[in-house]
Amino acid sequence: MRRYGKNPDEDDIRSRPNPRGSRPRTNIRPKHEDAAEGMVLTVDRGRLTCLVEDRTVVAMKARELGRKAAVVGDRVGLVGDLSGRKDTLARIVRIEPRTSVLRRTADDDDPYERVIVANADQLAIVTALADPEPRPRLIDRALVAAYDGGLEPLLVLTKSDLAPAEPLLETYRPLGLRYVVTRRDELADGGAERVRAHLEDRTTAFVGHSGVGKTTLVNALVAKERHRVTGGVNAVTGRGRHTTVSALALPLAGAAGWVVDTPGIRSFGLAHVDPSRVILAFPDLVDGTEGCPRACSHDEPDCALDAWVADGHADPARLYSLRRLLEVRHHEGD
Ligand SMILES: Nc1nc2c(ncn2[C@@H]2O[C@H](COP(=O)(O)OP(=O)(O)OP(=O)(O)O)[C@@H](O)[C@H]2O)c(=O)[nH]1
Ligand SMILES: [Zn+2]
Repeated sequence: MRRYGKNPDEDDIRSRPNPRGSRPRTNIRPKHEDAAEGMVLTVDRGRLTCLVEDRTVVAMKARELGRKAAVVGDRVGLVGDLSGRKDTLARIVRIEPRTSVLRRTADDDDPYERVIVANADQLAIVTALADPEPRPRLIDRALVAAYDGGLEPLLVLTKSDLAPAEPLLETYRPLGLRYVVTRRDELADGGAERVRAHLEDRTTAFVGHSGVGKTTLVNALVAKERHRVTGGVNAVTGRGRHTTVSALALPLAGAAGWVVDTPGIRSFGLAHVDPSRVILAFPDLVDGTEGCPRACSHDEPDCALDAWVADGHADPARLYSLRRLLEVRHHEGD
């Protein structure tokens, strides 16, 4: 696994597998026991917009946090001016341990591996059934990122007025994914409700290639004043999409839950992915890896999974799907 490319600014659940373990606790925590709890809604050039109770508070990271970055979805502790009034600035003094991380590997445009969203329960992978054509490799990459980061995937297939969902669903059947099929002209007429049913009481990060109808969908799920125009203006900062690289957390309308809109992620770099984490999403195959060589990629000749499946312990289609997912790690830029 590649670690050297890691942004020193980032921290994550994997770099401290045992939070109460050998790492000495800092003495920061007691000092800020009275810090208010908040959630990061969006980040723009070092300014973090946080929800504190029902107020929107702009904050900066306190220097004492060092290089650790807070990202959208982070639960944080804040001190200072929490009034939320214009031109006030609070300080983030604590970042709570994350339950999940949606991350992206460094690419040509950005040399750092980044956490895009923290603490999301779910990754909604938005794919148009046509216009633009579905790109299964991109879906596979998003699935790997979800499994690696501890998010449950949800396949959202849009533009069903243009093409049937069945062929694509067939490809993903062995993975047993939850999915929902939508079309723009039905969103106001029960379609949004069907999507909402999958989002209730959860935090869902939405990813999708440009043009798939993600904005159309997100707008149908959040309150009108939060709407983004197609083509993209950040509802909190009011700036266009090209000036912000941050995700944006929006409250789900009509139910509890958060929709986290992510900026056009063109591809998921997956160089950071650890196969042993991906396989956790395949509980039926996990036992079969006992006979694997150390640090098995599960995609090599000595992998014990072939014999395990040949012996009838699991469905060959499941192993095939796992291998297809592991394989996309080697096709960067798809
Ligand atoms: N036929 C059809 N068109 C749709 C549907 N949903 C959205 N569209 C259209 O597809 C185009 C792209 O939709 P957007 O919602 O802007 O897509 P996006 O994924 O946010 O794309 P970017 O804004 O480029 O990131 C728009 O012209 C929409 O009106 C649908 O269900 N069916
Ligand atoms: Zn193996």
